[in-house]
Amino acid sequence: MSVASNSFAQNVREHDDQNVHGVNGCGIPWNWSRIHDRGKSFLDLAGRSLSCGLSESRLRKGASNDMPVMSEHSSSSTKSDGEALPLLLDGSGSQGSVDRAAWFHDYSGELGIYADNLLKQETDSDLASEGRSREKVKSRKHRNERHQNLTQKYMPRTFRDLVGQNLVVQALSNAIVKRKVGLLYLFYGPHGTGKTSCARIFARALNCQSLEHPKPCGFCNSCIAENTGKSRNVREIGPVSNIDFESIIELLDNVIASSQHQSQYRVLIFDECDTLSSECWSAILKVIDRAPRRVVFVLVCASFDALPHIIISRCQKFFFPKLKDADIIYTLQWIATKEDLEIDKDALKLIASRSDGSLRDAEMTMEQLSLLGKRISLGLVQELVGLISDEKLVDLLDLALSADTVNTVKNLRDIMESGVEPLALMSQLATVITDILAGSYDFKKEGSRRNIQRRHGKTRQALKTLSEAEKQLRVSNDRITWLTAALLQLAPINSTEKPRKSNAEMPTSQPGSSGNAYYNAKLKGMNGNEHGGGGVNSQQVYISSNERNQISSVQLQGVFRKEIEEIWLQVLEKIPINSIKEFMYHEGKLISVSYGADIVCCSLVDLLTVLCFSEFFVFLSFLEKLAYLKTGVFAAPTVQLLFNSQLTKSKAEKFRLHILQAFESVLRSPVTIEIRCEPRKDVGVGHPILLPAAHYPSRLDVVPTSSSGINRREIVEIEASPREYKGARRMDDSDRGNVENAVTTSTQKISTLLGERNQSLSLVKSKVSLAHVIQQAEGSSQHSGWSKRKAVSIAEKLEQENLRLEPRSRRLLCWNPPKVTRRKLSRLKIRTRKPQALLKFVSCGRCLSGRSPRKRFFIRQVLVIENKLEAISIERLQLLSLNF
Ligand SMILES: Nc1ncnc2c1ncn2[C@@H]1O[C@H](COP(=O)(O)OP(=O)(O)OP(=O)(O)O)[C@@H](O)[C@H]1O
Ligand SMILES: [Zn+2]
Repeated sequence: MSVASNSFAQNVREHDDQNVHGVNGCGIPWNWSRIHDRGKSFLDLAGRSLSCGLSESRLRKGASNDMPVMSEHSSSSTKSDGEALPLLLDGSGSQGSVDRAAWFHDYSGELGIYADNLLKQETDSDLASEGRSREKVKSRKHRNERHQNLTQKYMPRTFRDLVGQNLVVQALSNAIVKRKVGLLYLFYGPHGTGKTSCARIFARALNCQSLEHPKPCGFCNSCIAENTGKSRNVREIGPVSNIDFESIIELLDNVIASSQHQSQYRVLIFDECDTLSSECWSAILKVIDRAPRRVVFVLVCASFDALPHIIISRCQKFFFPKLKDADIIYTLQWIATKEDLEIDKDALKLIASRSDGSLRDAEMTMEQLSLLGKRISLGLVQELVGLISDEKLVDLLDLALSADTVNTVKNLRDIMESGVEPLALMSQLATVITDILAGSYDFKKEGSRRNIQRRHGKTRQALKTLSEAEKQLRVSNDRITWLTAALLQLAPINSTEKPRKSNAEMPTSQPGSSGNAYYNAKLKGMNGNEHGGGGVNSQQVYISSNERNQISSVQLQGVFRKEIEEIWLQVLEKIPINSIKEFMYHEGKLISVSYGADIVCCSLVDLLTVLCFSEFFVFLSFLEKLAYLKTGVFAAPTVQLLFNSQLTKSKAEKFRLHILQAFESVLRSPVTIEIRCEPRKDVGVGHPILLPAAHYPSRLDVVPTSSSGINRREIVEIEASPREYKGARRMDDSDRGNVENAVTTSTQKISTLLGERNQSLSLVKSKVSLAHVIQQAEGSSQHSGWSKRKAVSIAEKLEQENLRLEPRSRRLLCWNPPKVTRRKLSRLKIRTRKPQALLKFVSCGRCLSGRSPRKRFFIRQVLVIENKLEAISIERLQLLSLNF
């Protein structure tokens, strides 16, 4: 353990052992008894208990607001004996002034209680005698009614006791030695760093009669008088914001009058001086100029922002920084030894790190812990401060890093249920990872079952992920979701899944490869692979351009296969007729469950996992927005069933109703079923896998904006050469017999155009959102900046891919128009200069009749798309696109 930086403090802590338990009553305060009475009642009323971990000053502040100081105090003060009256005011001899002066008494925190106790025991000069035995102190302690907490017991009494404030100590000690004492001092800085204690020590040092240094000595008459509360030289004004102008004037006048011919210093300590009213400040300002040489004002506050500049500029300002962890640890260890407590080093470290540089907070935590027994372990501290044990932490990290989604989520849920704060957990995780990275984590203590050690190399990325997530966590209302998301993202990319250098490489930001569609395709690839290829080249499933955007196949398989298979089994269970059940079991396969969009997922958490490979956090904020808008993106799942022949597929069509019901009962929501035939085996080889055209629109709908600047929620306008399109059409024509494949092939074509062409042939001219196209198609009069021609051109591109935007119902249609319709369309296109022409053009998709099987297929496709699109209305889309 590192050693406290204050060598003074170290020496003295050892040397002052006696002092602590008090031969000469070091620590016996120099406040007046009435102040202590007041302090006591404050404490009682404020309910401050020993088990309270809050810093005293915070409590003090709270209490001061609630409690009118004067009435309470003046009654007690009149009852107090003369000796207990504030000595500064005694001089005035006026009862009125005494009463008024009562305003200024503070309850002086630790000091107050301690002094109160001592005075109750009729403390006498005996206190100063060096021969006081420990036993005597102990027996006196037993008689005490009020327990003295650690901050009171171990409050600093000399400059040497002050921990970690060396500069201040040095400057103040020198001021005394060199007799260069100023009039106004300002002690400011974070709570619990020793400001008030230092002010008191300084006050005593000013009057210490010892000829030797350091002062205060604690032994001279003056020191003893201060310690026993018999001195009248030091006045402490607590955090009372309602002191009136007259009272403060009177107090100040008294101080000045009584110190005119005094050889001793009169010290006024204004604790929490930022609570003083402006009136008081002007009163102080008035007396400052005429204050005698031996009057010293010490202003104590956390920050001097609220103080009048005119005062600040006249002060010697001393900043009290937060204490270093090492100093806190040292002091705690010292106290533990004194208190016979056995405390783990790690526990000390944790207490220190949780105290945020406040020794008072650290001591209070220790006080609480000491009530739980003599042995203080790390686990005990963790429990007390609402953290999880290292063991649980490493377990969780291990699961997250091993991509065990289900158990990660379960584990996290358990932890959250135990009341741990997501932010605290996040920071604990970060600490563990940092320790692992720094090589300072002791794996041995966690046992040999840990895999985390082996994942050492992957923790760096994890730390980065966590730090990114932390930013989100701080501003999010749904911290648990973010934390879950972050944890699921920790799973490292398996080295075996490193991107292959392939011309099929497909960055997620690439147009047409929008994340979820790509993912969906990947999933299909995997499923297909599992069943003997399924016509998909599985190698390309895992190809991505950058590591962060990669998908771990292990992760995918872990998440989806399991979940999808589970769903499938449950659905089969729900099918009431055994023969159908068997048929489905043998011939069918559930390949995906999509929620609104083409995102294959079974729960929100899985959805998050799906997207973790790209712009994950963007997507999360998107989700948050959706939740905020109460949109139903996940409301209507679409399930895809795959059959390996047309025959089995059409047979399954007959059982559609049963299957649908089974799905609906398992997924507990209306479901759209797509029954598909396994795609041809040659399709897709050598190309990135994309969805059939039917999936194109919804893919465009919901994928969030990419951080790379390309908005993947947009329709991409393709500026293809006529030759390429011709090729595409030809291919469609040749595939006419197999409509489904034609759609697939056509999409392949598009994907080729979008993804495979090299950059010189870049086909992306501009991008436009779906909402935008529809807006255009509607011929919105208020719209400006986008020509009808362009809308037509985009609609045309869509047409080439069998897609139609249907503006009225705001649906996207997918169909393959007969030649007649196509001719009609081209005529309409020529007339698009007329405002409504495009609208008609786009709407004409509806004029398809459903008689021919081919048209029926398209209508079915249309229905599928409609179902998907219904999940997000265009208005919402527009809203969302505005929000992004
Ligand atoms: N620098 C320090 N050295 C030794 N003890 C300290 C120090 N700072 C705080 N303490 C412990 O905390 C208790 C409270 O300290 P003190 O009231 O002086 O802090 P403060 O900075 O004035 O806090 P606040 O601003 O909340 O009043 C002390 O009694 C002591 O036990
Ligand atoms: Zn002294």
